[in-house]
Amino acid sequence: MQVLIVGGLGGQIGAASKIAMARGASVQLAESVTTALNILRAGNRIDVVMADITLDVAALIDAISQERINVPVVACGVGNDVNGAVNAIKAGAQEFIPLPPEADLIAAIFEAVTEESHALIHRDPKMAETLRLATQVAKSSASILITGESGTGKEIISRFVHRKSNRADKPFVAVNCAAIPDNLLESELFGHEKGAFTGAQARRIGKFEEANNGTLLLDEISEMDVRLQAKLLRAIQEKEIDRLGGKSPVKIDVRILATSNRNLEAEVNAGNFREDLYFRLNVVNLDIPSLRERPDDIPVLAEFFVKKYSEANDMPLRPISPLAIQRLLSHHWRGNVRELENTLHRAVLVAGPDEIGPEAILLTGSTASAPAPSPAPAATEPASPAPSTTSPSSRASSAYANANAAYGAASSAYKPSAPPVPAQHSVESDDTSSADDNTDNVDAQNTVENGSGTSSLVGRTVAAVERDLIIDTLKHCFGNRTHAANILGISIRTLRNKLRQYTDDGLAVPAPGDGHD
Ligand SMILES: Nc1ncnc2c1ncn2[C@@H]1O[C@H](COP(=O)(O)OP(=O)(O)OP(=O)(O)O)[C@@H](O)[C@H]1O
Repeated sequence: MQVLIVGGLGGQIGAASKIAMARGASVQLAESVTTALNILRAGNRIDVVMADITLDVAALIDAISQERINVPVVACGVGNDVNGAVNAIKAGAQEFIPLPPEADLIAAIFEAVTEESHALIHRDPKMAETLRLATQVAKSSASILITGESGTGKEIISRFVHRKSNRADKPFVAVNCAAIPDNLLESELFGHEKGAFTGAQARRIGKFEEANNGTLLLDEISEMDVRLQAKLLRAIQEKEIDRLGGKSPVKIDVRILATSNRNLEAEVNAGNFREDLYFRLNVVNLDIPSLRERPDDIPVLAEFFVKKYSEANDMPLRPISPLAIQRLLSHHWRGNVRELENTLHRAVLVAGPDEIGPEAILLTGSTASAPAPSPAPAATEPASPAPSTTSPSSRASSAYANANAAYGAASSAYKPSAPPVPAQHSVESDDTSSADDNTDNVDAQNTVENGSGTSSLVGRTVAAVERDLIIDTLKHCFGNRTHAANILGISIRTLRNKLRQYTDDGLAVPAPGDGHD
């Protein structure tokens, strides 16, 4: 981990660096916001910035966000400076570290701010097969096109490929081509020299150079405009890039992964995507099955997300009831794992104290009909899809119903200190765990259908309803953008854009920390 310390930290730089280094981090120092920005712009890979609150932390965070530098900032200040702490958090710092620094606190905060959980949970044989293929092709330097519906886990799988590759200890850099306007994407990818265009105040290293010797993920590549596609093709073919305003090309060694949730072949046929680039990217295709096609993953993912959001919201870990699992298994997951994740996040927040019951599973859209109770044969879960007379969905539900018998028993005697025994599943491995497959206690009759309850909204515009939902969710999360975006099922960038628009329209948008006691 690379830590950038900005400012003097009230004479505690030595102590803070020592703690960071004891955690295996390497530390760089910048005495001012300007120096810090230059270090970040130069493409140095920094995982977390620790900024002294006596400096202009707001200006630092503002510049980082304006220039789309993806790094979390934690503010540091003397412990009793409550105003300083509040101001830093309002400015967008993710956490506040009181000085003098305390080793455990720094360790926990580092973990929390840098841990974008990349655990890849799976148990379904179909997913195991996809990961087997991913592992097999990871070692080569071939470009991989990762396809699949929105929210299936394309980004998480590209990180998996990187980790399994020979470049695992080198940078992994991701660029979302859809999130960056066309005119900025070019400099984002290839970098620019000072003065290359109005506003280019300093040289900025692009993502290609940042990813040198490592892996560059071009997320949602289908959204890249055709002119830039030509420049990308040249970079891949020639293994060199030209910075905007640069005088000579720069050699690069980057493995390209690209994702798309559109059919790229159709985009080629429609003239929207260059065929030669398509062939360059599509040396190997990993097609990620939708969540509907891998129902055995639903219970283990649900359990994983419940644990994740219980911890994140500082709430006790509660078991998921068999009926709640039934409800999850009978839903048509159009938004795939992302929708499941948001559903479980909501469930953690609204469930009662003892268990996560079906009433806490608030689903949107259409719910598929519940699996009929079926006297399925007792079997152990196969290592690969086995011929079965039951539907995949009922097979998974029956397997989990049994696992949940333990939950059922545990729920009555539930104590936060004794978390439920998790169902067996794999985390980033091809383990083929087994679970007993009895179906006797599946009660499909009890699956709750979702009433849409939208009649009170008739007469209002979609934009107005969306705005109120966003603002209310933000209030509920005390202004925390990341939580709110998660619950709403939209990216943090989309949320920020919408909030900016509401502010421009004169609406009061809750600031981070608003409403918190
Ligand atoms: N197998 C998995 N285990 C744990 N979390 C997962 C898994 N698959 C997806 N997720 C989570 O679901 C969310 C969506 O995953 P991801 O962003 O990788 O999907 P995507 O296919 O790239 O989405 P999009 O098409 O919208 O770009 C993320 O929060 C991710 O962490």
